[in-house]
Amino acid sequence: MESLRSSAGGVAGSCAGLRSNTGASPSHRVCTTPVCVARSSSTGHRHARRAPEPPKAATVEAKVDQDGDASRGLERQGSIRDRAHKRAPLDKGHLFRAKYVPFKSVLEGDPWNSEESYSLDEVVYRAKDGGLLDVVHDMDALKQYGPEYWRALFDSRVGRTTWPFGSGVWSKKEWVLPQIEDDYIKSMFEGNSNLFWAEGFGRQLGMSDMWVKNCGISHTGSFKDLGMTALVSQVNRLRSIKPDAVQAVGCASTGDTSAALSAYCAHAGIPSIVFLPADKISLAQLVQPIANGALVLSIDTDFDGCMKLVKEVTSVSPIYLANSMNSLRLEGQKTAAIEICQQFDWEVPDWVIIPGGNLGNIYAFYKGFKMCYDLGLTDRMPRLVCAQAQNANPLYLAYKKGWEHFEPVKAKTTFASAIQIGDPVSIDRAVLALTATDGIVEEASEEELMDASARGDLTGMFNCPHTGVALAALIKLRERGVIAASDRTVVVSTASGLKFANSKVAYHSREIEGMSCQYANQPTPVKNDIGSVMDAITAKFSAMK
Ligand SMILES: Cc1ncc(COP(=O)(O)O)c(C=O)c1O
Ligand SMILES: N[C@@H](CCOP(=O)(O)O)C(=O)O
Repeated sequence: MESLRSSAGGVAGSCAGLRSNTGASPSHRVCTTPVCVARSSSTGHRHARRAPEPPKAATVEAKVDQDGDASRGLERQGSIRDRAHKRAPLDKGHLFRAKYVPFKSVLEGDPWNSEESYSLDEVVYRAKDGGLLDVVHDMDALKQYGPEYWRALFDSRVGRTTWPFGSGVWSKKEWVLPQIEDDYIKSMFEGNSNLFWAEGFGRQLGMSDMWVKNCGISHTGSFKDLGMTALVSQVNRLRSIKPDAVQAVGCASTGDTSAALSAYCAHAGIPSIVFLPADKISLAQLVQPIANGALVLSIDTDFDGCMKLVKEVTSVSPIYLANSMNSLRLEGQKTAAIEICQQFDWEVPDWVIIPGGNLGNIYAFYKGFKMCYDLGLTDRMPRLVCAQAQNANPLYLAYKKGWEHFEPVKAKTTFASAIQIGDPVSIDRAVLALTATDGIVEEASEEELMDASARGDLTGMFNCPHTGVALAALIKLRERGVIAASDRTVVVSTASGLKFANSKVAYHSREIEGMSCQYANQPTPVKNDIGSVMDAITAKFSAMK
């Protein structure tokens, strides 16, 4: 707790009464940065001296309202950012803290007290021994506030436009990048993505509780926006406090990271450079960074080759690395898992199936679920499934060997082009996520993933081939009886099907060699007369004769 007190600074001072006089359990305390939601309803004064009852969602919501614009006569005075600035003056000190530590120390336990650590204001991607880094939070500080508090606070922020909490990522700011001032945040109100009951698809598999988390319904059409708002916001801060440290931001990409990076950089006015494997990403993905004004490098190699190049370039120049090797990204991405718990009223699903490529996201989901569990918002962890395309399956091969040995592969062409990755950067993170959750890795052939995707569409989705990989994994695990009929299962849909229209066209045109395309649905050419139109309709729906 010492760390909490010493770091609390101005906020602790301003809320001293609340802290020292409560005698209540930590869950009774309701003050946090940057918006202090503690306010006496009887006196109207902020920072009430008596601890209130543990906040219920509605109570906290009302108090946030009181702290909001309406009660302060700030309507229409400036932007929502201006109003947030008036509401929550900057540099009050921070209750909550995060820093980089070697990922190795996460494996060893007690990472917060790791001997090696770095401020998030440093430009650093690797530990001294060359291993991955991880962002860790001062969990003792967060534990000062009980689960009721966090649930109520997060629930109170959903569906609002209050800066920056209207974003699904920044609504969890205290758990993401707690120290960043709101003024540096570059957000397009990402997250809060829909989680829907996939009734029809589930029914086909005899399941009554099957769900799809639609992370692709997002600003640039993939889950990458969640990580990119965190990373670009921190870069925005770095460029302000260390003007020469970052001149541009770069990433290697199979199409979605580049789209998110270029959009968020354009939004922030920061130059971006994307390293793309030539002819290996969809046209819809390619046009995104072009439209956002990025320097688009179309390189005669595959994703793994691009990744190697961007690592070299970012190690010798003031170009900041935006791939998920940079653990900042995962802090944003983990909020999708927190959202799933929140959307189920803080109940944890039995299974969560996630398509995996560079393997940052499976670890991000693990982190989100783990934080909810460690802070008492949920009572267990889900079992995670990582789904890989058979043509790019290094994780699957390692899993099959009992995690004895990991060998990168040369990834072959797959319709799930965004996960055509043979040497995933986050392999160690993925192994932790899976072993700690009694997880499973499953693979899908090209035919399995395209058929599963088409089946999903036939129940109302318009999903991408990577979601097809996850749906195919679910089908296989159901067939083998690993996932039971009554298990609550979430398939994470990682991108919009609209980005991958080319693969759908190929499937429905039955143009794919060696694939029967059993769910193909082709357009019917019809002459411009009522008789031909009726013939076509009755041919399809004979009952209408
Ligand atoms: C659409 C899509 N799905 C899944 C993934 C896999 O995520 P990760 O690389 O974090 O494993 C990616 C990117 O790799 C992606 O773009
Ligand atoms: N699918 C990704 C591949 C790179 O992953 P990252 O999460 O490490 O950036 C992409 O769209 O580029």
